[in-house]
Amino acid sequence: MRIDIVTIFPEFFDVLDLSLLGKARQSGLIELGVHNLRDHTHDRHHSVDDTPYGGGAGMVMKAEPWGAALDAILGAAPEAVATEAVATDAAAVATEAAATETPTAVNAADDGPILIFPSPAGAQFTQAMARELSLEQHLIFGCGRYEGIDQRVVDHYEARGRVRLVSLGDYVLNGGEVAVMAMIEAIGRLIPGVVGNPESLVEESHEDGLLEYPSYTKPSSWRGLDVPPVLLSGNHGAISTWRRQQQIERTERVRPDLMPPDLLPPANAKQSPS
Ligand SMILES: Nc1ccccc1-c1cnco1
Repeated sequence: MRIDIVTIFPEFFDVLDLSLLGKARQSGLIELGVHNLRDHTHDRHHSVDDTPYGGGAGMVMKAEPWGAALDAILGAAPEAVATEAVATDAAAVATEAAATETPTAVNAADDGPILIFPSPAGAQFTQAMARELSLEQHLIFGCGRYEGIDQRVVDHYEARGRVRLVSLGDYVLNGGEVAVMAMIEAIGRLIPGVVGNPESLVEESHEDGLLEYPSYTKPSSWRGLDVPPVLLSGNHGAISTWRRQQQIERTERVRPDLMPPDLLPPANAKQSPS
């Protein structure tokens, strides 16, 4: 898998040289390209943002640097390069681009890259989405900052191929970099060969739709707290049953929204006396 990241903080991703993902890169399982959005600006200040049309607080990331950066990764649509190289006024760019733009065939089929923008307005990132994305050949992550990226960037590339807005959760970050880091870890570890023992990928929270069971290791007693005896019994059937029950009880208690309908207690079930 190839992963490209566009960001104004490229050094943020130096950490991807470490640990499992570092090894995956050394072994060629994952190819990584990190691109500084400012390298695709042409003014003295390397500006990447400007004030929002319609007013309001904060700044919006400009479309031109994003178009130049993403075209450099995707393979430019010739007219897009010509338009941006000569026009200096945004209105002229918009008029000429609208007149001359023809969708490129870069991602016509579903086997082209997927362009992913972390966004609080995106679809919830889940283990199922991580699994789906781990099967792709090429992911491109665009890290927005400030009040977001000019909407025309999403619209322009949606006309060319697969674009996803993805949210890590209902909270506010200052930018997409932290979200991209989390997504790359969740996706990368599912790529065959990245995690040494694939068995360890199976019994994890969310893999089977339930939260994982509690885990214990030596010593068998610690500060007066003992390991559940069933785990010391050597009875693998009983252990498996206990673990499954722990998953169901933990999911029901902490994340009832994840409970599969067939595991929910019947609606009229009386609560057992505590
Ligand atoms: N708040 C944000 C700001 C910028 C880019 C992503 C996010 C985000 C992603 N998931 C939740 O928030």
